[in-house]
Amino acid sequence: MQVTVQPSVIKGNIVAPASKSSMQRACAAALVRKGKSIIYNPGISNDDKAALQVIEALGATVLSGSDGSIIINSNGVNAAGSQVNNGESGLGIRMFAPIVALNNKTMVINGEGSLLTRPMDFFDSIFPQLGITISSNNGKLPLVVTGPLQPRNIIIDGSLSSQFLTGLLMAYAAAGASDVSIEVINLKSKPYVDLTLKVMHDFALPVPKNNNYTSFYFPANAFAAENDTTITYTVESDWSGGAFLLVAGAIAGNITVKGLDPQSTQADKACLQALIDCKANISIQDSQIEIGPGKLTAFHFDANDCPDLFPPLAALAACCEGTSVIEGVHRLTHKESNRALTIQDELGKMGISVELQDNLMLIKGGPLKGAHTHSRHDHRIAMMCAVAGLRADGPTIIDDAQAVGKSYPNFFEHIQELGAIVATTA
Ligand SMILES: O=C(O)C1=C[C@@H](OP(=O)(O)O)[C@@H](O)[C@H](O)C1
Ligand SMILES: C=C(OP(=O)(O)O)C(=O)O
Repeated sequence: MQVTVQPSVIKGNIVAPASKSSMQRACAAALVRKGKSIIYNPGISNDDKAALQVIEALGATVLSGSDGSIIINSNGVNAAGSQVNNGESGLGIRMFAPIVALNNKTMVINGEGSLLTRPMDFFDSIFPQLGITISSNNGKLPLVVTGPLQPRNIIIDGSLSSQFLTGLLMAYAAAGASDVSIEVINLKSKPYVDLTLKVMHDFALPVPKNNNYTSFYFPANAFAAENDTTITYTVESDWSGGAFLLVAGAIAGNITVKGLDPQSTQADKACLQALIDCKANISIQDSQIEIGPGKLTAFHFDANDCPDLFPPLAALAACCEGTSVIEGVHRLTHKESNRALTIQDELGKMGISVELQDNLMLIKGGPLKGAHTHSRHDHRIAMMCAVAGLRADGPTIIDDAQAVGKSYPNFFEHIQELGAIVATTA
């Protein structure tokens, strides 16, 4: 799909989409607890759909409620077949692999697209320590695993991704971890672990004690209470997708974004600080954020723990006077694209200088040119080009724009509802 975004002034109200981080975790938690869970505001992204398919493959039943909710019944992990496919979701594979390994039969765990080239060698070193037999494709997918996972004291490296820890925490809880701890060295993306612990709490799973993100201790006999209570959970609105809407408001109009919870544990809530620092005109309320352009000036932002903010904040920086600095470039190498390079290339086509200095990205604000860009098969790069295109001097073409489906399938419709001039061709 090719999308053309014309320079536009936007206005009006929009509700942020459901968070795939919240939805996928809810699916995993609903699978590993025994009983009925009702999920409100369910996500519809490709990653969310993949998570629903995975939990069905692992024995849960998924029904649609008449009120738009999803009803999940589960008796714990009990795979009917021998394969699961996580689509293109990094969180999906890394969270579900240890959960799949709760089974004692041999399972093939696979994925698609960019996920096939993302590193999974973590499992090669950690799974054998937990009694799981594993073979991978030289540290990549597919994985072939035979469980069952036995929770043991382990030490893991958290510097590549928090997602491996998220999976282990869920799986340990499901396996009845007792007097056991997971020690973590150099954990990155810490707030994502807070979200994991919150979802575990909301689904009445045993929650380990977090010792300053260096160890997670499951006390003795902290089994999940087995009872007939139905859990209800409302998927949070997405600060990661919402950040693109907020930046669009800051550079191209006055809009109100609804649904984003300022108390959320989501990492990407931190975009508010960058928007305040660059002097966007912003009013943060409990249930909505009003935002419009100010005299935008360069900002300095640490994205080490919230790497998904690089693309929206790079578009923001392009519209600020001066050179903005975003820290955390090393966190970008293994996303859907090598995002430091794809941000540099695609904003470069639009006339913006993006310099990479070790862990720093320096973005020099300046006039944005309409250009022929490409998503690089990365949802956040497609959204970055579209948002930057609102302020360009001519049309911005985005090839492979359907990539947005990974996290925010309605993105182009939403900016159109706000008045952006958007044309789509198949
Ligand atoms: O747990 C999650 O929901 C996610 C964690 C982050 O990954 P890392 O922990 O690899 O930084 C983030 O980039 C990803 O989009 C979603
Ligand atoms: C990197 C991302 O997701 P994941 O790692 O779950 O594929 C993302 O959404 O930008």
